[in-house]
Amino acid sequence: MNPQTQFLAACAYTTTTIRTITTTRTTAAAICNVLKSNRRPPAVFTSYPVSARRGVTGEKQTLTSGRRSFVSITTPYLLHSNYHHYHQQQQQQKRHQHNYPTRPPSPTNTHPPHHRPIMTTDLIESAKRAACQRAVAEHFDPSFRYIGIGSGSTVAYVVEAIAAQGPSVTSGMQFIPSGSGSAALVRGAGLSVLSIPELLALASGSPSSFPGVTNRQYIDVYFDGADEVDAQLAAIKGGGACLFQEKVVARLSKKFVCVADSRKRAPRLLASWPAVPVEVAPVAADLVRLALVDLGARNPVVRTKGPGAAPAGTDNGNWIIDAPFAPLLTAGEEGEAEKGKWTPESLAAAIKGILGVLEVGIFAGPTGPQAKALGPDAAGVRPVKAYFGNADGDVETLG
Ligand SMILES: O=C[C@H](O)[C@H](O)[C@H](O)COP(=O)(O)O
Repeated sequence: MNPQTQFLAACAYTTTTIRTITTTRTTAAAICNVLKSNRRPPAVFTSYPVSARRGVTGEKQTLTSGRRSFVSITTPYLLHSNYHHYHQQQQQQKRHQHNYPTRPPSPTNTHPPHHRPIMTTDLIESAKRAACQRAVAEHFDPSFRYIGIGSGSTVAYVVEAIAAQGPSVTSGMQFIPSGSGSAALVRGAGLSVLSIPELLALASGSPSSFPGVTNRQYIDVYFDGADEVDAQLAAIKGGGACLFQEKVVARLSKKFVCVADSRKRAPRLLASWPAVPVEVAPVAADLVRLALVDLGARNPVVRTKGPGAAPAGTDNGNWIIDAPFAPLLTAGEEGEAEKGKWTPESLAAAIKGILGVLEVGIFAGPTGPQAKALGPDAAGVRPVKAYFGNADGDVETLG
């Protein structure tokens, strides 16, 4: 298979972020067309000339899609995926002097556009690994017994960093995965898996195994990635169709530590990431779509996968609806009507109230420690801290 065919094959099955590839203009256009017809609508594929982008050369580079790596071919066009609305592609043509994609203007979007930094695939992976190594160094303790492991490509480097500490540290630990993919990841690293039901059974059968635990925060720390993180550490998750079990594991944890590359950092949610993922019962999907429109979503769609465009199923046998809203306020901006309508917390609550919704991919509200202080029934799912890896190897933190 040539690299383009390999890239397309990878796109057919992966549910996570597709990376970048350099190719010719004609091939980039052809690949874009195939991907647009195969992928869920918010995953829009655009191509840009490489020459104007700092740090991107026409040399060979490794393409990573999901967990597989391919070598891309050379030269002048960069194919970039997953972060941009379709309309941006048209606007992009007029904006080559800036050469950054921006959100299309709309009557409800009064926020300045957020520009994601551009990184090549190798730099993205190094950035993720650096963020995870620092997060593990600062939040993983050999005395821990229960560790939550989220989903996606970034958290793989958390597992790598923990496994590197060796069986003398990890053999007494149990790892609670947030889905089938992370369970396989944990097992593959030689670590011991404890499912959510097994954890809950252990906690109710043997409370003494969890001394001092309040708020049902049985898990010592939860590491997970995110699709976008705002200035107040509210996060969007679910780009890879995992969000419900992630929220359960976050809620059962003392703290959620977020790991990402710096493209995920944004001043507000939906500044760059196109839509809020919502997990729904298939039978009620159309009902949920109509209710999302009532809340202000523009053209919410059931996410599809593969050449037949069948709905992409979740680990729980449900579907995902991607609901594009105008950029959200940050916590504290409530009431500033000219800036927009929803905060992450208020939008999550409104969507959660729709009949047929299992869970919303917005992680906002109290953190684990804040929930503990609020009282026994309070749930905390917002990260306490986020680690963002940069292309230059630095790691920025928030929180
Ligand atoms: O559904 C997927 C999860 O929420 C992931 O944690 C999120 O999409 C980030 O994934 P990645 O680390 O691959 O960018």
